[in-house]
Amino acid sequence: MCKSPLHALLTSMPKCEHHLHLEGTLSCELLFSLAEANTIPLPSGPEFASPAALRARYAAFTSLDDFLAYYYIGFSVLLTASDFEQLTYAYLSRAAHENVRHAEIFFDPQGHTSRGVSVSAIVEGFQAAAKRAAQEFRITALLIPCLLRHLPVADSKACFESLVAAGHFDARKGGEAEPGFAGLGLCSTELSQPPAHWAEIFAAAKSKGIRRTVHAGEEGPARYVAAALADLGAMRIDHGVRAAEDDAVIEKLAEQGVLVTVCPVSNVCLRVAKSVAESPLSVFVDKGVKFSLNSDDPAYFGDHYIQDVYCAVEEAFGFSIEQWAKIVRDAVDGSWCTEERKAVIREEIDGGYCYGKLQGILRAF
Ligand SMILES: Nc1ncnc2[nH]cnc12
Ligand SMILES: [Zn+2]
Repeated sequence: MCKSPLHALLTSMPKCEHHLHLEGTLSCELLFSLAEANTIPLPSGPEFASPAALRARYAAFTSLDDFLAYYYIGFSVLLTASDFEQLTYAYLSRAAHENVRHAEIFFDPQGHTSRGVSVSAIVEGFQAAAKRAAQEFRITALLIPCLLRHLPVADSKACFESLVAAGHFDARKGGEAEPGFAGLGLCSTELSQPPAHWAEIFAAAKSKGIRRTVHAGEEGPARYVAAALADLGAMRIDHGVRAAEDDAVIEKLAEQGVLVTVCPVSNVCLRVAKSVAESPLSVFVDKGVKFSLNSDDPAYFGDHYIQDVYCAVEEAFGFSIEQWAKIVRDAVDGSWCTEERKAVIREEIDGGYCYGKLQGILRAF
């Protein structure tokens, strides 16, 4: 638990999470138990001797690509709709207990279809869990399929076209009744993968009215963030921290009101930054760039879910109550759920519960 006087406020604040990979919530324990249940052999290296040994290896990631090698081994144990339901429900129940009210959850279709696991099995498992969590915890959730940059662009195109043909994007209701796709994403390895390669696919998505978000400026240069905006029509940027290296890119993000879904703890775990304090959040605040705070792949990054991220940011930056109120409001505004759902979450932030806590905290100090 953090020592900040704002800890109680940070805990109680209604949150939205926009940058969470479903597969990144697969704990080492669940990885081993699903490998056994699904009779999937794990690699023979010493790091696969036990969940504890694997966790120790995760603590020593040296880069995004070093992490991704283990991340995709994790995919291999996920086979059935029930596996995806278990993963989704575990995340949503934990997130709800950390006062996440709405989550937009990435997954990588190509990492599953290439192993014979269908997108409909994933969606079926996700929907079952999302509906149950909505009833039990009043949390809402949507999915965002991410195309993979380490595979040929033709593979991304085929994946996108099959998602469209299967009507997965049509099913987007943005609400609790039939939780579907919120938009299209792009992720995986970044260096030497300029966004422009995916321009045709993202133009097709735009023409179909599909929202677009792009991982850019994590390891890649600021110009990749500019290219994600200009070439892919990105409406949100995932990570985006290296945008701070170029004033013109920061100005563009601010001018266009693009939400940057920042993951400061992930950045430290993948050696993008030496500490959370290195994250350019003060630049974003000063220059009017909107951002949300997110956990990315918590099971791979020391089990730090969103509450830990909020606390780590407060410890590093000491934001004021007003600044926190703006961060959570911007997160609601940048969400892709219905306006009705946003209004409910805004009311909670501005109206009752959170504000009451805030008054209590102010009285205590
Ligand atoms: N941090 C990250 N960057 C790019 N692709 C990812 N896929 C899962 N986590 C990722
Ligand atoms: Zn990510």
